Amino acid sequence: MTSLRIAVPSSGVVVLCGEILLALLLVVVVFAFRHWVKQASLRKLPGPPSRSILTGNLRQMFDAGAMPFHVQLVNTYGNVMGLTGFLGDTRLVVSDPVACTAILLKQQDVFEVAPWSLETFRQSFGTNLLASTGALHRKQRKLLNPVFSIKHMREMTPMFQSVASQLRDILISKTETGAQELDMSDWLSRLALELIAQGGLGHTFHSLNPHVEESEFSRTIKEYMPSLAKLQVWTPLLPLVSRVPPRLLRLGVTCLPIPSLHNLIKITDCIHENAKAVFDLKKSLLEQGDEAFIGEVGEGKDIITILLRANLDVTDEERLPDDEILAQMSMFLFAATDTTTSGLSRILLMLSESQDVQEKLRQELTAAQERADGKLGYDELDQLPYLDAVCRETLRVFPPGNFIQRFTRSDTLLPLGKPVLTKDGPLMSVYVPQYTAVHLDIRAVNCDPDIWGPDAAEWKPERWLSPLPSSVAAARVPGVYSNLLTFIGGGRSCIGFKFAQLEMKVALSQLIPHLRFSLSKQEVVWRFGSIVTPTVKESTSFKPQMPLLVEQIQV
Ligand code: HEM
Repeated sequence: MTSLRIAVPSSGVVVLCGEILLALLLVVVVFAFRHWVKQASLRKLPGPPSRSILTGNLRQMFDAGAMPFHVQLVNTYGNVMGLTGFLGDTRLVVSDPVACTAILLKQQDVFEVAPWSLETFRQSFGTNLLASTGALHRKQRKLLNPVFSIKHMREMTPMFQSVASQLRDILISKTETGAQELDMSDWLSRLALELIAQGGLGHTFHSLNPHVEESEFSRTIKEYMPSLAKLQVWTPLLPLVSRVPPRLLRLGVTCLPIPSLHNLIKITDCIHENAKAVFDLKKSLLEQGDEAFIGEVGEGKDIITILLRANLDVTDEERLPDDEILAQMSMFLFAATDTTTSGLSRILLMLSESQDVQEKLRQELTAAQERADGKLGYDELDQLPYLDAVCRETLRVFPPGNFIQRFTRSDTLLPLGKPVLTKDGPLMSVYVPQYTAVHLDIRAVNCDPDIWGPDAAEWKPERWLSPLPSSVAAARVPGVYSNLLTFIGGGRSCIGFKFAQLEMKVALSQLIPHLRFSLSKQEVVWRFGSIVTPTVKESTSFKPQMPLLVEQIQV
């Protein structure tokens, strides 16, 4: 018989560990109490009662069906309110344009991205735009901004058209025998993935090639967000390990009994290895000269090749090291796919609900395709007023991301455009202490009746065809796109907003003239999250779904 021997630590060690834990707990309690006292002014703001001592209003805020709750909050409490987070911590929720300007532009360094969010993206992909702050972020942006210029979007348009026409042909072949119910969310996500693969990386995932099996790279990218979501509760701990050397951290993590964490490491390793292979190929093509790109995916006009070229032409101080360029590649795949899929899905759903709008858009696109002999370029697409109106209106009323979150790095005074009625009376600014989570409600700003008029919450593409109310310009919303906050504004605004708009316009120009989309019997509802996603009513699956009836247009 074998005897089982367990090493029991001496009582001295146990006592020491206990004392260290107690001391740590005391530090946390003192810090939490100090913070609670400093947040006294925030607790005087209007806001809903807390639901739980432990989680406050967090469940209501982040529940998959939270959208009506957020709409009702703004209607009840206005543009500045306090909600309760963990253990009585107060979170600020704002949609006042003057406050948004302070958060995104004037006090950007105070209202930074939360440290755990930065660390999640750094650990996942390396030092990329979503993971950097301050001077490093500005340096990366400086080199990346020109890559998203209109000139480059123009050059990319034929490639976008070719990818979108593949989807058109697939849908045409699937509907040869008549109308079919198809999961358009799945098809649009394949399109978005292939567009960022070809346009961003000069690589193909074959996502729209029925004869080639989906690549490991493409499968893994899709698994990243759901795997991250499973680890959401742990992410606030990430900043604690930010200084641990990567090898040591990896060793420690592999010893932890958390299978979803091991899975996430496998996923990020796979993304890194595949991105590295594409990166090495692009670098070697660049060394061989322009001719080497002939016949390659993207033909040297993709974002990463343009970036690699630009990186050669800058001073040593401005140059990004290879690992930072590699980190941007993986991050782009993540930043560009779910957002665009959500936006495009919403447009198709709205067009399915409003057949008259779909028909009007079809007439505009068909005429434009005929004029351009089927080769609509960037400028032709840009000049189609109804297409532009449909895209803008959908991104206004239904932004793919409803909120962005910031975290104060120091105490500050947040100015307001309209007074907020606190328990101490009306105030034109709010004192926000350090370490406060601040949520900027994008949808509430985009649909503010004081800015857009009494029909602000309604989807009406026609509103963009006549001059907008003067209150729109007067509000000075700090957004990079059409007085909207959909892509936010300031130093951290969405760098890919022109890329995203082009994707949407190209996709619609290929699909709408040939296919009619209408609602199926299954009701589509939207799940609230960092990106809103469609699903069918009562579905328990996390996979986005949007069944629509698709049929060919008979000419
Ligand atoms: C409809 C589609 C899209 C929407 C609604 C959208 C929205 C946003 C928003 C709201 C942010 C700010 C996030 C924050 O600071 O917390 C952001 C950042 C970003 N987006 Fe987009 N995005 C879209 C498509 C794209 C595409 C196609 C790309 C790339 C090709 C892209 C790349 C990025 C990057 C790199 C950032 C980080 C910028 C920085 O921190 O400096 N996005 N996006």
